[in-house]
Amino acid sequence: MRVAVIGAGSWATALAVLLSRNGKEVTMWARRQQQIEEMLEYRENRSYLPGVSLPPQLRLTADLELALADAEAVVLGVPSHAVRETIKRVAGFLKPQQHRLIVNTAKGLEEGSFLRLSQVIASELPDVFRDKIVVLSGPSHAEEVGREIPTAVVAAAAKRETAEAAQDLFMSPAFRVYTNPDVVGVELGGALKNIIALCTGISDGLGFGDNTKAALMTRGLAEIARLGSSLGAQPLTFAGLAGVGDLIVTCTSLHSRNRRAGILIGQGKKLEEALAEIKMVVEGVRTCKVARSLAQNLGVSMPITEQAYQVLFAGADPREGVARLMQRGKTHEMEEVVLNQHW
Ligand SMILES: NC(=O)C1=CN([C@@H]2O[C@H](COP(=O)(O)OP(=O)(O)OC[C@H]3O[C@@H](n4cnc5c(N)ncnc54)[C@H](OP(=O)(O)O)[C@@H]3O)[C@@H](O)[C@H]2O)C=CC1
Ligand SMILES: O=C(CO)COP(=O)(O)O
Repeated sequence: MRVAVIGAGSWATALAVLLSRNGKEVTMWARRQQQIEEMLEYRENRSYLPGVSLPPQLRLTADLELALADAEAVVLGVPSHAVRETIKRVAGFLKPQQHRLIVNTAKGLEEGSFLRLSQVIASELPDVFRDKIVVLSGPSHAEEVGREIPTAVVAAAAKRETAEAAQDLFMSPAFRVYTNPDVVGVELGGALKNIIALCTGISDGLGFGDNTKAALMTRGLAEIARLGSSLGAQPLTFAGLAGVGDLIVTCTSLHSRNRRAGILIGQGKKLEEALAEIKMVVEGVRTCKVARSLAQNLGVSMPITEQAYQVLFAGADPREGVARLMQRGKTHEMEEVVLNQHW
């Protein structure tokens, strides 16, 4: 299968390298010609994925039409805020008979519309492409995928054959792909865990310990599942790779851009300073704002997300945020379950 990978950041590059090693004919598109020239010169994406060689057969271009001209699968690897403008441009070159798979790999929610990214993509494409949209998510840092470190992820699509086509495309000895019909859950798990990763980073930056991290991850998963279920996700999905799996990797890895940004904030840096230092996209920041509004609109309790919002956008002291979480009104761990039982 011929593949166009749209975007040339760390994740797009790792996936282009993976697909290329899988024997696919891959063309990777970057929006800047200068970046293409750098990658052609060094056969490496030094800005976003240093130390990973680009296979000689991987084609590189800044010409979007050329990238899509003979592709059958399109893999979108741009950040969430760029998904709508990018798919709009891509749409102009798509042909229903030729382009059989549209894979989104970004993790986030659209500001303003509250849409999941597969919904954003669907809204910009003719109906004939609806069944071809797949979401690839799960615990998968580009730095490790680029080095063929064993990784397992999920491909979710409304139609089983579509998810299986993505599974066939990406599967390799070091990259195991499971299918899942729960597009809502897989997408929300991937987007919302970034907020919690920022929080565990803040906790580490403040000098708190493993107990704090475990508490944030567990209670974070509870609020992810609460919002997710209210939006139609299957609760079990949050126990899978796109839920707890991705939460674990992002909250504990030093590869995580979200966790690293959180550490800097916990150490006293302002949000803008932390983002400037990380250089790559820190999706949890935008997602925090969107998720907080969404939760408020739906009447869903997300106390960790609320405190993250206060720290990131309202100038709250991170230490006070932790204190407010610790001293909230008393509650039960499984409130949804207990409310429906005599106990
Ligand atoms: N990195 C990872 O390990 C993983 C990331 N993801 C997800 O993948 C998505 C991309 O993340 P990641 O690769 O880390 O990001 P990076 O910060 O590494 O790269 C961002 C890339 O997107 C490009 N870009 C930025 N804005 C636009 C735009 N408006 N139009 C087109 N291209 C644009 C940048 O180009 P330029 O250099 O010109 O600014 C750059 O090539 C995120 O949603 C992330 O959550 C998912 C799994 C793993
Ligand atoms: O989603 C990811 C790993 O699965 C990447 O997380 P970061 O953006 O925090 O690096």
